[in-house]
Amino acid sequence: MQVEQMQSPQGATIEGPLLISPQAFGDERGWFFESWNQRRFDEAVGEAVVFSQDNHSRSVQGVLRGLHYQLEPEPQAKLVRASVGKIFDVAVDIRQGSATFGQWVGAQLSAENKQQLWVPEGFAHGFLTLSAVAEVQYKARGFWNKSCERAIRWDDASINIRWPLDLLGGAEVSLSGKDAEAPTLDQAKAAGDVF
Ligand SMILES: Cc1cn([C@H]2C[C@H](O)[C@@H](COP(=O)(O)OP(=O)(O)O[C@H]3O[C@H](C)C(=O)[C@H](O)[C@H]3O)O2)c(=O)[nH]c1=O
Repeated sequence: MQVEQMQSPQGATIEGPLLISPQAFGDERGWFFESWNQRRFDEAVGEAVVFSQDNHSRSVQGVLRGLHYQLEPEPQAKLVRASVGKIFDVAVDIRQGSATFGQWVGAQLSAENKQQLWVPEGFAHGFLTLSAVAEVQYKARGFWNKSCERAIRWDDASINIRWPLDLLGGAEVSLSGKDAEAPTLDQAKAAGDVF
């Protein structure tokens, strides 16, 4: 299992998120890999992570889910992978004390590359569906709590996420009503809705 820290487009290493590349074992039957191993994962993250729920969503090409996060008392961390298709997965640092506040990291996660993104608490998370269909499976530390849920708009110019829209094959970006009306990071900060 390879574990890498990630850099923002500004060239800063963002403390927290990790890009994890599990080892897959292929043979004439197909392949096998451990998508999560408590001992190896906790060693990589440097703490004992107790997950609360497994989530699984299916999206068609162009669907963008995010940028989502939960505030105290039920913040969430997520370990994200695509089990079908391909997504561009993003984590945005929304910790006010962080030197990289408002900066982001992103990676293409796919059923083929089997890579995973660890998104700690204090980060907004979202993904763009690049393949015709993608299924995203992710473990969450912290239970879903609607009253703690917040969102930041995907195209906030102050964050300037370089979503690979050119890879959508002409498909339009498709958002939920909630995401279409999400506030900017500045508005969230003014409302005290950041970490
Ligand atoms: C997140 C969640 C949702 N739900 C219910 C609530 C709605 O009736 C339905 C769809 O919820 P929503 O539209 O918020 O789903 P997504 O837009 O995929 O939200 C997720 O998208 C981004 C990528 C995230 O990182 C979060 O896990 C989460 O916010 O599932 C549940 O029952 N449990 C849950 O944990």
